[in-house]
Amino acid sequence: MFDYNTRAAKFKFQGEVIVPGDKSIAHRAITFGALADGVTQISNFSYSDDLAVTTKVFKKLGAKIHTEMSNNDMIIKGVNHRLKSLDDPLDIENVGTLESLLLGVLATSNNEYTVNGGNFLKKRSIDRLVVLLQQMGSNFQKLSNDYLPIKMQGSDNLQGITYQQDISSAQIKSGLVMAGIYAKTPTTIIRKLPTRDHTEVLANYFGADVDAKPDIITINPQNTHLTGQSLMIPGDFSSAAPYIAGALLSKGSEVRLPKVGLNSTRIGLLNVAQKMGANIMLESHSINIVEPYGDLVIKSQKLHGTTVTAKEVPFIVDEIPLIALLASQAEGQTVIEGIHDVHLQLSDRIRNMRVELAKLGIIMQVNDDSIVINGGQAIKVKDDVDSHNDHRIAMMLCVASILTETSFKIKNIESIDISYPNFLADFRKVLVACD
Ligand SMILES: O=C(O)C1=C[C@@H](OP(=O)(O)O)[C@@H](O)[C@H](O)C1
Ligand SMILES: C=C(OP(=O)(O)O)C(=O)O
Repeated sequence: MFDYNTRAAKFKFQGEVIVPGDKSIAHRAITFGALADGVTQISNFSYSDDLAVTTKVFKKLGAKIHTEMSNNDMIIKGVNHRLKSLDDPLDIENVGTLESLLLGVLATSNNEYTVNGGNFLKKRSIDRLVVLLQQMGSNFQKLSNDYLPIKMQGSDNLQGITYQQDISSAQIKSGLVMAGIYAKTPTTIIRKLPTRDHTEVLANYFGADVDAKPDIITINPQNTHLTGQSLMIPGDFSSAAPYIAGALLSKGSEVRLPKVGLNSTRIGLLNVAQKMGANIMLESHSINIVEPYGDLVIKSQKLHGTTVTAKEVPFIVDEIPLIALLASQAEGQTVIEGIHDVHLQLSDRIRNMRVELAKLGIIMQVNDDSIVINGGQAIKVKDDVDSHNDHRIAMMLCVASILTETSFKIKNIESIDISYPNFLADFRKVLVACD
């Protein structure tokens, strides 16, 4: 266990941070690169614990993957959809995004696979996606009710389905898109709400035909042949988010975040901050063929409470702990509506956020479909806190630590390595003690 002892002073942010490449896009880039025909070159690929697992899994399935650590380049020689057959189970540890992408991919192969996971994923039902893949013609043998491990035999003769989304999850949608790309007939997804669209964007970039409209997605598999591509991964907005929240909250801050991904399905935190009265500067904005990015400049500002609607929730799903912290320091009340689906997917995160913030004197009301947070709650440290091995909670607690002069420990802080192994070094680099 590594404990992060916060220093007994208030801090502000000053300077520039180059955040790691986007984890969510990188999972997809590896998946498409591994499946495609030919060579894929990925630049600005940042290793993290989760991406190491995805790389390991697709290497086992036959892709040749080489990473140039010195310059963050990854080169993949894809298998052209001829996945290697395996005797051993594939261990996806606790990588939720990989779970959905992989089940979708394996569903399209005639080989038999066993997929196992870590303690967290073994407690999260996979039934929603499994049922859809079964309807398409894939066979699953559950070894433990609705949970991992699972034994499956896919098929190269899957039939497309129509899926009316009952839950707004990018991961379930992505699993279905992967299977739909290699099915024999089109698949249609009737959306509940739009969610992050990296799978659709990259699918088309690699040569698939995925028509994504606001209400409906159609995957047309006819004549699909995925071929290797070159792409640059922008900075991870979710890794930039702790600096955005921290700089907004700590007086006298100004932080610059170059080349951060600005895909509109990811940047809900910026919209929420703007609704709370913040003015965030965008210094340049580029589209790198695949995904947009730009340089953000954040200064500390006075915030007021707001209402976050259900429609906005899929675009803030990983930033809810930071938004709760922002809301607790704003003037007036904030309500986050429509969190029912987040509860189903990330129930532990919401509960743990509430429990750990309470140890810092911040109280919120978590209902089945909403969170209510009163503003103006000064941090009063009552106990050490715990990340519960959730990297997003750990980073949010680091931000909270700079708002108080009382030191506290964050247990299980090493979970930050799941997405951003260099976070503590980067974070300390831009912290300046207040006078
Ligand atoms: O597709 C993705 O890359 C992700 C989707 C979201 O999960 P849900 O699809 O469960 O909302 C998010 O919480 C997760 O961090 C990454
Ligand atoms: C929940 C997350 O990822 P995953 O679902 O891939 O584990 C996350 O990155 O916050």
